Amino acid sequence: MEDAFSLEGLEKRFGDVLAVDGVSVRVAPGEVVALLGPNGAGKSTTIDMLLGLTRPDTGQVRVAGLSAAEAMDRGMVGAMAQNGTLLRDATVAELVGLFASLHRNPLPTREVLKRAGVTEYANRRCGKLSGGEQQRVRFALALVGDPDLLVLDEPTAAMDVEGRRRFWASMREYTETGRTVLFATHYLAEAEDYADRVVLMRHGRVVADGPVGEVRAAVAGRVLRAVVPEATEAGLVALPGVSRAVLRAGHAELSCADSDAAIRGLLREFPLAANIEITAVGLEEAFIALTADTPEGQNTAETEGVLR
Ligand SMILES: Nc1ncnc2c1ncn2[C@@H]1O[C@H](COP(=O)(O)OP(=O)(O)OP(=O)(O)O)[C@@H](O)[C@H]1O
Repeated sequence: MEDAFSLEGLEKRFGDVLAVDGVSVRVAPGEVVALLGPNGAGKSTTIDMLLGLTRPDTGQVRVAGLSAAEAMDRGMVGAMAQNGTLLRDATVAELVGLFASLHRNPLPTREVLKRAGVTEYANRRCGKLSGGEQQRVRFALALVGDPDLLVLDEPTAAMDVEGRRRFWASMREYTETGRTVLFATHYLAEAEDYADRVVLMRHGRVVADGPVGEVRAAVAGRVLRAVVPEATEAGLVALPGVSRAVLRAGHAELSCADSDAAIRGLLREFPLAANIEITAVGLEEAFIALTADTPEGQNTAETEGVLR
């Protein structure tokens, strides 16, 4: 099957800053991919290259086998920028209609308003909308051409909790029809809840790429907590399956790649260990571990499939 889009060896430099440093990602039709990373990781620059707004110094972008510019030209890509300006004096319906007139095969305005969930303020002027409402209008504009690929840079940045919930409900309807979505976000919960796959960037590179659960699992597996009298951190970190140990006042917290081996080793070496508790690492912890500026962020890179 042809990729919905592919990025191959993308590099982009701004003066001294290597904003994107060899990004390669292939996405199949129907995938919903979250692009995660701390500020300055290179997410927006990558998205701009995918949309043909920025030209890569090296590397190639293909969208359904076409160049980014061709795909945009044919209305195959819907984009939602974080801060695109809306015409303040136009109503929402007028603005959608205006965008439709620029497309070869637009959806009917009424349908766009419905899909984006903005029908209720169709007759309000854009300048009178809240930040979150304006963001949903930008989403409507991205849907006008009924695109196969939607590219969203922090779509819910200005939305409150209810706005976000409604936005994602509209998105779900859209993705259920097999469309491909790439969205950048700082909200890890959004990646966990709505993406099939996460691509995690740091310093312009992809540091992890895979299903949400696998990325989470690859980082540290599980955390084991216990009260361990007479232990030392060195003694704990030497246990099988343990990658990191923190000990405070007899309370140990062990990051485990293999929690089964860790618990057996713990009880063997420290038979007085008590109150043992094992929890799965959340995506948030995985994110922090992978994007931290410490060697820890890279230490499992060779051993795990989703990490790079
Ligand atoms: N036009 C530009 N001129 C100079 N430097 C730029 C330009 N655009 C981006 N950069 C730099 O490139 C790096 C990557 O920026 P980018 O905006 O792609 O990151 P990001 O992951 O989207 O960050 P954020 O989460 O803060 O939006 C940053 O160091 C940024 O300062």
